[in-house]
Amino acid sequence: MAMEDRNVIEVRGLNHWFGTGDARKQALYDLDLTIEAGSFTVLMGPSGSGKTTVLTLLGCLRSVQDGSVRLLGQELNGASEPTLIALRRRLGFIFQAHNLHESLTALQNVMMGLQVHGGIPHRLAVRAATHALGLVGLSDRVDYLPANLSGGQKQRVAVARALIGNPALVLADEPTAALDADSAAEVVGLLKRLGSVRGTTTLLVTHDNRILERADRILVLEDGRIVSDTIA
Ligand SMILES: Nc1ncnc2c1ncn2[C@@H]1O[C@H](COP(=O)(O)OP(=O)(O)OP(=O)(O)O)[C@@H](O)[C@H]1O
Repeated sequence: MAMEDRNVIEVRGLNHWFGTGDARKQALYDLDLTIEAGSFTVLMGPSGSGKTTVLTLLGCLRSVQDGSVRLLGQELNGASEPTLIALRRRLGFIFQAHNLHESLTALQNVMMGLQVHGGIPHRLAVRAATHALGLVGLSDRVDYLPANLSGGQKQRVAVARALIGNPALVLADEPTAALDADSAAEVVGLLKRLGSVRGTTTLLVTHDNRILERADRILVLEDGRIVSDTIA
């Protein structure tokens, strides 16, 4: 396999700052990180250690200021907006707050995950969304509005929305924080299955012990530095 196929993420000498002038503060220091395709990696660390900053940089949601970030074989530092948009389409995002549209059904919410791809015929989008909801065990809830779903079910709809475009990389920020033990286990099980079946890579920020024990690798950030990197 070519290097870019095996390593979904290659970070070298990544620094990041917030603010300007006297308020300028360094959030990441000289980060190096390689993540292989199909792996399930957990990123941990105290509040303010830089976890969200890493996730948003890798997700092409903020610009790389200094250092190199190669994502799916493409350099993000200095990348053009069209390149970043094309890369974002290959990512799936899952956040703690599920961010579902309250006026749309589960099916319609999942179909929103295909919108960025554009031009997909409605009939195919419905079929793909129905399939994705089946994957997260919600085949019998496709026509429900979020208000009529439990917290765990809503988060599973968000997972289906993130997965519908068959992303190469899933970036998740505390996806199980609002879930009961069974739903959390289901979400983790699903992401791990996708890793082995489709080669989907997952990088997940969490403090949830239920997830840690199932991770392939655990990275710990402290004050903007990786202080521990454990492979299970
Ligand atoms: N938009 C911003 N403007 C200024 N400083 C910021 C901004 N975002 C983050 N920071 C600072 O950068 C550092 C890292 O923040 P980050 O949100 O990445 O940490 P985190 O590990 O995700 O924390 P938490 O677990 O609380 O979400 C912190 O010192 C934070 O105050």
